[in-house]
Amino acid sequence: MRIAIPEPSLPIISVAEHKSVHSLAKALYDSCTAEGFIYVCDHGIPQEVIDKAFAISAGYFDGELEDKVHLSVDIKNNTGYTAIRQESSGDLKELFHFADGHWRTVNGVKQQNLPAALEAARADLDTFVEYTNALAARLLEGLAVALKLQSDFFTSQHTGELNRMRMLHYPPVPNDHKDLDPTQADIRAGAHTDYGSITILFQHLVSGLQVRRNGSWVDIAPMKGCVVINIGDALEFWSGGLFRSTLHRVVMPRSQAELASRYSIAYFVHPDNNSVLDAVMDGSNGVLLDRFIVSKGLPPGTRRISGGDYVQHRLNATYDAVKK
Ligand SMILES: O=C(O)CCC(=O)C(=O)O
Ligand SMILES: [Fe+2]
Repeated sequence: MRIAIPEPSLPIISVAEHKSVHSLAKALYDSCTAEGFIYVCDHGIPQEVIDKAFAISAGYFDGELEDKVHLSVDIKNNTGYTAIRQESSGDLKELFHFADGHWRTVNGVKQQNLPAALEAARADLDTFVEYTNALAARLLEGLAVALKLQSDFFTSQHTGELNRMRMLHYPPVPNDHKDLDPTQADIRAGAHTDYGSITILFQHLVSGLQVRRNGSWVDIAPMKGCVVINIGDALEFWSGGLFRSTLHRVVMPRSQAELASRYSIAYFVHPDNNSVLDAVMDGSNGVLLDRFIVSKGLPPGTRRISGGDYVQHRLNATYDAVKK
């Protein structure tokens, strides 16, 4: 009997297989121009480092309520705790943003204060961030070469100062979905694109992530040994629209297994404060820049956007409801 093995829903790239940056660039080019979503395996982040990060995250979210919420989101620094439905999208998720501690100290800024559950695990979180930054650097080099740029074009403008590790918890949903607010549409994470350059996404066990493809939603199940990489809006712009930043979401449970808590970790690779977002591949004489500015709600007529201003602008939009 032949057993049908389901096709993976995304292309798979093994980083270790590509010894040279040119070979990696070639592999990245097709997926990034098509949809910008890829499973990446043999990525160099040890499984025990990932398992540890998930254990820390579960310990934090399941811990004492007071410890969990007392360092609430700091929109300016993009750090801290965001509660369920706190974002303007009303998502049924809670999250904690952890900044790369290396940068926070090097720049003379005091390290990010952490809740006790995370403070106790600071060294392990730093290790996770270090490995993930190393993967980000390899991918950014590959992406620069794929665009026929110098291999350090992106890494020199993504030193990690605005990168954030986002620990996510989607709380369990009751079988009848009854305790949910009937006045609001329920979604674990509403359809969105990521605003940074690339996102490195670690999914734990529970599925629910979907990506928009040809007018339908396609499931991107957790795959052991793989992370999901996706292109964000900043890199779509930088590449003159060549690389694609695609809509994705996390749906409400469709099975018994999905009713459980869902944990994931998204690592957002953001352009540096002083980088300048510039459509390097753009042959459109500014038309693309204008379209980007309008679509992201930036002041019309903006001619130069620094990475710092851009990230802040997107953050303000995300937390609009909080400020009002
Ligand atoms: O939890 C997930 O799988 C996706 C999270 C996500 O898309 C995000 O936080 O931007
Ligand atoms: Fe996302």
